Amino acid sequence: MRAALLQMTSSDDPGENLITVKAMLAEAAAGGAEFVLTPEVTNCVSTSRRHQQAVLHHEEDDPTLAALQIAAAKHGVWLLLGSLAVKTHDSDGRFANRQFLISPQGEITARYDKIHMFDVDVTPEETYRESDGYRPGDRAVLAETSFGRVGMSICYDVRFGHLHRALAKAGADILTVPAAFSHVTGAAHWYTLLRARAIETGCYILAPAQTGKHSACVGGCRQTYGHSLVVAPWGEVLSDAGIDPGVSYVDLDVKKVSEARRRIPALTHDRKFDEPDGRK
Ligand SMILES: O=C(O)CNC(=O)[C@H](CS)NC(=O)CCC(=O)C(=O)O
Repeated sequence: MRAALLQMTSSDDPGENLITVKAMLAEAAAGGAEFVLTPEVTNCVSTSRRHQQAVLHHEEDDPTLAALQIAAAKHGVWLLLGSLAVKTHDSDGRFANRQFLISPQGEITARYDKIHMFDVDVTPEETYRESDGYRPGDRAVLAETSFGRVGMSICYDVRFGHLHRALAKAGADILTVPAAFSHVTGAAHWYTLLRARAIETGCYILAPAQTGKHSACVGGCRQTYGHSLVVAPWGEVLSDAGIDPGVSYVDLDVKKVSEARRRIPALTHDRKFDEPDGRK
């Protein structure tokens, strides 16, 4: 099974980003991909909630989602939208950071709202309060495809290994970790976290990423780490897209999942234990 990861530098203009994804998707399909994946917030990287209010939509009338359902069907590929920022019907006006799986018939077969919010001071100058703008999800999602089961996560979720363990124990063969990783934390942690999640779970990891300097950011330009990564179930890095936008390909063999788990059956070795003293 050939997968293609689309590495992007999304702007804060969903219309412009849609044109980019459609072109990359056509290229990936022509390159033989059956499964195409896009990064976190494919449709809009913005630091302004006011701007997001003006340009984002609810899922049911999001023009990016509708156009990409048609495009997936036209090319006959499975399409994982790493995430789209979409409006919710919550009274506090927060958005959802939502991942979609679209079938080769153009139907949405799964959706996942990012659970863990990046409320972090990376440096005194670089701070994030994702939960100000986004409503976190509270449900892990495993999706069926013709090539295996896909466990969904997004970006900062990668630091919460128990989520990926739960997905693997529920039957995931492939874990998705689309990202808009910060440049600083990416350089320090990106490879190690993704390889650890692969090794712990015996899953393939597919991590399409945002890269470079994103335009039109209020309060400083956002810079993301890039290096869209594919890791095999045994932990080898199969593909690293570097820092330029573009399409990278990898051929997956889902048999490698059971092979890795046969060699190290740690997923079946969980034991119950008492919490450490002092933490009831
Ligand atoms: O705000 C948006 O536009 C979309 N969301 C993101 O880009 C999110 C929250 S700011 N980024 C991350 O989770 C980076 C995690 C990270 O860098 C780490 O775990 O080190």
